[in-house]
Amino acid sequence: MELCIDRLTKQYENKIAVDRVSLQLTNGVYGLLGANGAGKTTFMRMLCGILKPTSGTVTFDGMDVSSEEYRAELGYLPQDFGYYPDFNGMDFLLYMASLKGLTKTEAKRKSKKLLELVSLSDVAKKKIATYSGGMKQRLGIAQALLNDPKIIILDEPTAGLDPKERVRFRNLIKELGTESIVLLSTHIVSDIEHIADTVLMMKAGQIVFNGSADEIDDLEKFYLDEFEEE
Ligand SMILES: Nc1ncnc2c1ncn2[C@@H]1O[C@H](COP(=O)(O)OP(=O)(O)OP(=O)(O)O)[C@@H](O)[C@H]1O
Repeated sequence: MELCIDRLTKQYENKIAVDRVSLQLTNGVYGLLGANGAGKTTFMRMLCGILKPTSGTVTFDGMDVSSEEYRAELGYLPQDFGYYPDFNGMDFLLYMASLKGLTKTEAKRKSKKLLELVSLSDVAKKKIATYSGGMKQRLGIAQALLNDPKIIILDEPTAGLDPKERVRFRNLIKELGTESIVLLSTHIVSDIEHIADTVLMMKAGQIVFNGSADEIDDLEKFYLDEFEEE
């Protein structure tokens, strides 16, 4: 199982947002760190097949990012995820499941299981409008997992989580990383230190560091040094 990113590039008019990124990702949790505007969202959207690269390719075990079969293996939580405030948590998941092509029985079974996994079972029948930021975020993570994805891409998933939820989230992500490729972006260094097996640092559209968090004594300092001149 390998996600192969080859010289992936995105240019917006005169701005190169992602600049010839090549990476091979296998099982595990990858933390993508970068300042605002470094190119993280652009990069992730290309990995999801939502944004067409200017050049370069993304393939998963030979399947191209634009193929249906690739989509079937993908779970994605965008940064600006649109929730339906009048839906309750359960109905929202059932709705997302139907969009992903799950059968009714399968959708019910899976939604129930995922609500348990993200500890939202007791509010499953409450309107999303009443959820806290962290609860919405957990619901977003649950919808990304409906199709048992092998590639899980989460754009700033820890935004809005309180300290308790952060710990719960870390445990969940760790578990997912044992069987899937999990790529999550953040600009909070401590999130990455505790969750990621591999740290990817992005700067001006390029991956400037790719290695284990353990390799660096003080990730926060390393990160700040890297970005100091910006
Ligand atoms: N549609 C667009 N048209 C033109 N420029 C864009 C567009 N989308 C992004 N950019 C530019 O590309 C660069 C990378 O943006 P991107 O959103 O990928 O960064 P990011 O690392 O995800 O930042 P953030 O954490 O703020 O989301 C930025 O300079 C941004 O202004």
